[in-house]
Amino acid sequence: MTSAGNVIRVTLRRPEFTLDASLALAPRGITALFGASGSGKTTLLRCVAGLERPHDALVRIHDEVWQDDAAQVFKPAWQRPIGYVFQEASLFEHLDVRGNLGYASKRVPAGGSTRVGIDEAVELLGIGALLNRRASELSGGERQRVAIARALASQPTLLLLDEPLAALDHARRQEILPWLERLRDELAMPMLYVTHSADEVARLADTLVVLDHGKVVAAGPTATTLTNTSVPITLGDDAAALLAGTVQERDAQWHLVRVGFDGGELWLPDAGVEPGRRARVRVLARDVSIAMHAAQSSSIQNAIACTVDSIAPAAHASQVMVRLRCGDSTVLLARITARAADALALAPGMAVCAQVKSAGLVL
Ligand SMILES: Nc1ncnc2c1ncn2[C@@H]1O[C@H](COP(=O)(O)OP(=O)(O)OP(=O)(O)O)[C@@H](O)[C@H]1O
Repeated sequence: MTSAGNVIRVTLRRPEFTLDASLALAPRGITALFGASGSGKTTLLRCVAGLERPHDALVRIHDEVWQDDAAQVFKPAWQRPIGYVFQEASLFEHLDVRGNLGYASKRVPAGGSTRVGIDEAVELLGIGALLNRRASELSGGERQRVAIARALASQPTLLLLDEPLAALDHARRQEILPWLERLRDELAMPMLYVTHSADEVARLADTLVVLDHGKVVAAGPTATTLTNTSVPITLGDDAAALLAGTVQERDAQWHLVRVGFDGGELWLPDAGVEPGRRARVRVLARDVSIAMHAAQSSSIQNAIACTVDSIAPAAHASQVMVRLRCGDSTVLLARITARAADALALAPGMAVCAQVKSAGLVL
């Protein structure tokens, strides 16, 4: 056996697809699995759940070995303490919410840990007022909250979420995101979260794992992985940096808040977040331009002193992705034309000014 912790190492071969992925999960928090359609995200989740039989695997969660081919160990799906949440909540329509939760708690394996009781699951997902409603009387967002609570009521040691918001419209997604944030912050349990949405990654993920053709091409803290310009998926239209900061002050007259972070500060639209709160700020690469000096009179009021770290090709040949370093730990991306980079003679190490046209709080 290797060192302690949550380890997932899976090799599965299909005629035209091979999944060969290895990741370590922190004891808590959300690890997002991101990648193009067909890159193997769902297959990886199904292998972890024991619903697929990989050719070679080591799956160890919460120091319990679920599969270890070297030692000929394979636990079937029903013996794995997993909560699985799908795109569409498959609730028992003839039962009320309480009945659905009760059914899940009966599935707890004998001797299983009592990590999250039904009451706690109800509280964590805010579904106390829905307990007597039939599943057929719930909105899409409510159904997903019940599905997540039901997954927790089976007292898993790992929560698998396969595009849990993909079937919901924008408003329902916004309604459910704060509950997922709450789970991330309060549950002492790892969560593997498959998504196609860069928004969800920015808002929810502590760790980002990028899959491409069945292989892990990047993995690490979300902010670091998002600004890794050698990973093609991060270079598309949604390419963005994620800044960790703290709300410093609110400007009531102009409806703005000032967020400070290592290396600078930004004024952003006020989203009702109180000063002192930690905040994630997402800055799209297409909203950042580069000047040699801070402009004296410009409509762009957010200007940050940076150093050019690297210049990489972007998705289109006319553009480049410039990685900028501000402070010790903050990285910004700027997507500019290759011609502008040439005209400014940009090169690693140069001191420049990043002008941020717009940015948004994601927390
Ligand atoms: N049951 C199956 N039998 C054979 N091949 C499959 C099966 N399920 C998926 N595949 C293939 O395995 C590869 C990985 O599929 P998978 O569903 O894991 O990708 P994904 O990243 O989850 O995609 P999506 O984002 O579209 O859900 C694809 O080439 C797919 O066609």
